[in-house]
Amino acid sequence: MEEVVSIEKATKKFKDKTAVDELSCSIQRGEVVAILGPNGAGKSTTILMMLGLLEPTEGKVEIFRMDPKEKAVREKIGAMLQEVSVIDTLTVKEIIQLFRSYYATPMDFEELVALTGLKKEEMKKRADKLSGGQKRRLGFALALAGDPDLLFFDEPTVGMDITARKRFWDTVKALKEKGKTIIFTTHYLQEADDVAERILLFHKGKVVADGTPHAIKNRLTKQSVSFIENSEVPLDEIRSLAIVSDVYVKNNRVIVVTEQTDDVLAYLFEKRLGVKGIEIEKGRLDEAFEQLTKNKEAI
Ligand SMILES: Nc1ncnc2c1ncn2[C@@H]1O[C@H](COP(=O)(O)OP(=O)(O)OP(=O)(O)O)[C@@H](O)[C@H]1O
Repeated sequence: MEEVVSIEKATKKFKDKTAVDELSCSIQRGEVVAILGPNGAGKSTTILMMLGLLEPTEGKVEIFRMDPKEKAVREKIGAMLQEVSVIDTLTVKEIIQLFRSYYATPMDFEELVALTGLKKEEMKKRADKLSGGQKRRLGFALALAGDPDLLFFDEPTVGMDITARKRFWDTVKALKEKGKTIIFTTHYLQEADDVAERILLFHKGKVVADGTPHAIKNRLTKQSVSFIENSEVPLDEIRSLAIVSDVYVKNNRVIVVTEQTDDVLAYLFEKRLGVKGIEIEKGRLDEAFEQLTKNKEAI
C-alpha cells in the first residue's frame, strides 16, 4: 500500500478558534474517501491544509510523503473547491487549454471534455456567462486537467441538477477504476453512502468515526426485522434469543431489534411462525451521522 495522505496531529487555529483539533489520518492510494460532518466541523480547513493552501498551526500534513506546497506534489493533485474563480474574459476552451499547459503530462483534451460532459457550445462560452452548473463542470475539468493521481472535491455537486450529479459520480467511479485517489466532502449523505469506500466523519475539528459506510451504519444504528403482529408469535422467546437486543410492538407491528437480521429471519422461518409483511431496516447513514454528532455535542 502506498500512503498518499498522512496527517499527524494537525491543529489549525484561526485566532482563538480551533477549526481542526489534533487530527490524524492516513489515506492510501486508490481510496475513495468522503469527509462528512456538520457545518463548521473543519472539513474545508483540512482540505485546504492538504492542498498546501493553509499551514497547520501545529502538527504535520504530508502528501505523497512531501510538503503539500512542493511543486512535485502540486503536479500530482487536482482540486475542485467550492468557489470556482476563473479568468472571466477567456472562453471555457481557452481556460482548459491554459490549465493543461501548466502540466508536463496533461490529460488528453478530448478525454477531458468527454469525462466532464462539457458540450461543444459551452466550450465557446466566456466563463462569466456560465450558469452555476456549467461553472461546476468547468471546475471539474480544471481539476482533471493535469491528469492528477489525487483529486479533491469540496461539495462538488452543489448547484448540479440530477442528471449532472449522476454523470459526475459515474465519472468519479471511472476515475477510481483508473487508480486515482479521491477525497470529497458532501452534505448529501446518500452520495457518500453510494460512492465512498470510506467515510471520515468530522465533528468539532476531530475525526469521530472512520470506516466503510456499512461499518459506520452497523456500529451506530439499530437494525431490525419487523412483521405484522400475530398472536401465535412467542414474543418472550424471541426476546430471550442472544442475537436479539429488544422486541416491542408499534403500530401493530412487532419490531425485533438485532445486529443479525439474517439470523433472526432464519429463526422466524425455521420455527414456521407464519409471520407476514416482513421488513428489514438496515439503518441509514443520516441516523449514524445524527447519533455521532449529537452524542459528541453533550461532551
Ligand atoms: N479563514 C478563517 N478565519 C477564521 N475562522 C475560520 C476561517 N476558516 C474557517 N474558520 C472557522 O473554522 C471552523 C471550521 O470551518 P470549515 O470551513 O473548515 O468547516 P466545514 O466543516 O468545511 O464547514 P461547511 O460544511 O460549512 O463547509 C468554523 O468555525 C469556521 O468559522
